[in-house]
Amino acid sequence: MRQFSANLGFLWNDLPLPDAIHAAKRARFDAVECHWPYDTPSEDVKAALKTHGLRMLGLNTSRGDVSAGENGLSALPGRDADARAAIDEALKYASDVGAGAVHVMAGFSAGDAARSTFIRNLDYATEQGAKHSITILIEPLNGYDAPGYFLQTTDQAASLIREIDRPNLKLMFDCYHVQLMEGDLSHRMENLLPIIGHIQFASAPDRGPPDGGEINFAHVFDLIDELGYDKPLGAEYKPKGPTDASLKWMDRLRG
Ligand SMILES: O=C(O)C(=O)[C@@H](O)CO
Ligand SMILES: [Mg+2]
Repeated sequence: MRQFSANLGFLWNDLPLPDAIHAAKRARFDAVECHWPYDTPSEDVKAALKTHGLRMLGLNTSRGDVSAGENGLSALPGRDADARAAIDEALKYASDVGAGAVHVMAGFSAGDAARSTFIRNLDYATEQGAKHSITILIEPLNGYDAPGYFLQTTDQAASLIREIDRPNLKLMFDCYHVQLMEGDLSHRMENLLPIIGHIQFASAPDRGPPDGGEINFAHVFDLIDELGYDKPLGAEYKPKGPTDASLKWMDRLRG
């Protein structure tokens, strides 16, 4: 049976993180993942995961100064010290709660200097991550929601992953972002499978539950099964109301 992970950055994000973990368990999710858990002590998250028998799959590095419009630090030239502090913080939190992956956020940037900065910081992240058996993920974000974000396409991510060539550096394949930027989900998933570390989903273009819109998730999830990918799929959509009322897709898409 297909497994699903609740992304608590969007699902039950009105609840304190330990309560959101409980809600995910009640709703029969198999795992959870989050965005930026740093305001919640890691011991509280660890205790909630243990109580409810769930794994935390991954979390993100800090965006930086959100009030100044930052959305990640690792591809910002001249900000290596801040980027590395964010990587250290994320790896420590992930290691404390037993999460297997950290998404290193690139930030708003462009050009050769941004690329070489990102490579340098990803080298650092993968080296440090390997000490804790943590996978480093990079995720292309779409240019509608995050205009000017450094990493926008899977082609760009694949080229970085091949160049850096570390076994614990993988692609976060978010079907929603990929559909908006590149389309051709089936071929891309098939071709990129060896470097995919985590898959997320939401309808496109509205980022709602996977019930309609441009993507036929019954087909996409069947393909994922056929490819032999059997890790939990990350539900990272914005419920249009209470999360509990947005979950009809689960039985239909369980497989
Ligand atoms: O927006 C997404 O998609 C994510 O997965 C976040 O973790 C990054 O903003
Ligand atoms: Mg995502």
